[in-house]
Amino acid sequence: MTALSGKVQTVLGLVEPSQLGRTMTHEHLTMTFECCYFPPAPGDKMIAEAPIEMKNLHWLRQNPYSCHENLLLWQETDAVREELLCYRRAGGGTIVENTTTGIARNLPVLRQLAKDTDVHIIAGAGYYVDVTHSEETRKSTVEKLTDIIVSEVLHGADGTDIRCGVIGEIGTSWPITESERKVLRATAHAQTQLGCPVIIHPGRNPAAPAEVVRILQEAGGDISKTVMSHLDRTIFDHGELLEFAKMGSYLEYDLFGTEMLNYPYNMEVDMPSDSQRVQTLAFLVKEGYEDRIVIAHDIHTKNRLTKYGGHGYSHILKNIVPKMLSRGISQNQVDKILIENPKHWLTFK
Ligand SMILES: CCC(=O)NCCS(=O)(=O)O
Repeated sequence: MTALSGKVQTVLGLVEPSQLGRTMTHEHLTMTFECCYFPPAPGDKMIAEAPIEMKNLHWLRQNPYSCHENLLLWQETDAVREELLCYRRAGGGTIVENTTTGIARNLPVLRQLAKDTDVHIIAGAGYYVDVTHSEETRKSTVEKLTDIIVSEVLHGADGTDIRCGVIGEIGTSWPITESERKVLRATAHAQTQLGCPVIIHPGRNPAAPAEVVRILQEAGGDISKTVMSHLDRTIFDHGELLEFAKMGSYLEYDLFGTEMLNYPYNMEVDMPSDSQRVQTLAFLVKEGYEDRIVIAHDIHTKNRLTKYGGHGYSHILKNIVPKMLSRGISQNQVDKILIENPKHWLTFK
């Protein structure tokens, strides 16, 4: 038991879990994704370097990581504020902001957005993938990393008094690097001390989620309080998905709104459509996992914002929920996925 037990920690302080309402468990409001820039095909250099405008939007949707400007979500705080107000009007209550060290977490901006919009915002502690680790992070011991993560939750992060309410997204690559393994062990140790929620970004391989869970388990982590993100681009085979689900983490489908033909980080992946994501949710519900599913959009580039012709933070509430209902997922099950499961995950033990 700690002073946080039974509460949820937002950037504006502790709240009762019942206050959260509908929750997107994996979004970004301000960050940079420059670490994952993917050079355009030689013939696309001109369009990649041109200012973002209407006639480029289709190309951008298909090649979001090949346009440097598109990766700078931190430049769009005014647009994000407007979108959060829309999200609130659409019935949204809470957003878990998954930006961690390495991709320009900005806690003062998150606090201001929460004040301006009345949306509960929960910030993430810890570290993104290896390519963003500093030399200092690489050299740190597990104990030192644990202390830093614990302090980000108990006292505040990045020199502020703004406290994180989850650990993650903790970034991992495939194969998982030594530095990432250390961060995972530190995550598990911090979670043991704090009884807090954890969220993981797995590498882009079907074996990655289970390998992360094994590392967390060996270090004493609480898998029942851990979300495995990005399953929509990671595990495709239903048998493998059920095997992974048995390990006990929350199962997150968080790329709603992303439809692209060629996924540049792993060309073997056929990125599913939103309809296929809903089919997978219906399958998991049928298999008895309605208490373990959470969903989101993982907005991390400009083209996903409505300002750039994207779907925005309200797409799930406005478009995906009706689709879920029309595909046999009941209102009660939708409420579990959007309200009850996030609430249980986010409440400190
Ligand atoms: C920081 C945002 C993020 O990691 N999003 C996941 C992108 S992908 O790995 O699913 O392509």
